[in-house]
Amino acid sequence: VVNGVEARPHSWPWQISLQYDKDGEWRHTCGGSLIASNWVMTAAHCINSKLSYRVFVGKHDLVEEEAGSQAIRPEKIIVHEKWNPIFVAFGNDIALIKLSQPVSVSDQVQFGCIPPAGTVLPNLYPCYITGWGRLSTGGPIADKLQQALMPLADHATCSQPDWWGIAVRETMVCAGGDGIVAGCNGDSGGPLNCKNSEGVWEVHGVTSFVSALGCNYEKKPTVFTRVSAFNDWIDQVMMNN
Ligand SMILES: C[C@H](NC(=O)[C@H](CCCC[NH3+])NC(=O)C(F)(F)F)C(=O)Nc1ccc(C(F)(F)F)cc1
Repeated sequence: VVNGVEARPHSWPWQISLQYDKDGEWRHTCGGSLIASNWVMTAAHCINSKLSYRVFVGKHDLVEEEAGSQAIRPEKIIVHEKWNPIFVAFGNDIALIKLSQPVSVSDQVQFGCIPPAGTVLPNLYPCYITGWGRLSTGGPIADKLQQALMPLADHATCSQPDWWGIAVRETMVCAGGDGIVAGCNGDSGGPLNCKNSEGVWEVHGVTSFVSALGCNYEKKPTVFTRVSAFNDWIDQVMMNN
């Protein structure tokens, strides 16, 4: 997250770190959201079938050992069947990770809520991106979980020619675009958190892409998979696996 702040530890208890084994070292590669005791939602572009992964729950500082955190291996990973790795703008950038053992909830580990199907929030609605992604374009990833307030840019705004144009679809959500605050590499797969009218936080987006010209690039908001466009897919996958 570029120009965010350190989150209060464990204040986004559904945020997970997806890590892969590189020559015996575990490396953070993406974020994700715990949505059930044995299911994590992340981005399809985070998954490389050649790599072995672990899901780390209950974390705040990636470089410290933290009581209450737990690393779990995936049992299986289901990538959306319509995900096309060639072109992230085709959408369907969503995947579900079934954990090899159920996670017990605690102060530090909670499930994120999926919004009702079809929920589309209005322009400038205040949401928060969270993640351990780069702190600046090309910069280092964060040790401690970051958060940033990112007002939504509705489809009418986000699809303007000098914004994302036709690269953004109705199955996506845009947030930010002020050239200051943005998601960045390593935030992929993590949640866009929006508080609903009852005051309950919901995971409204899965961090998908930013401009190749730079993470915080004016009129190139961070683009998220709109979770409320995939309720049926999520239900089907969780029922059938
Ligand atoms: C460097 C930048 N990386 C990204 O945006 C990657 C997703 C990359 C998927 C493809 N391998 N996502 C992130 O960095 C994230 F943290 F913001 F989610 C990028 O490639 N952006 C990008 C690429 C293509 C297109 C488009 F499809 F529209 F041509 C738009 C943005």
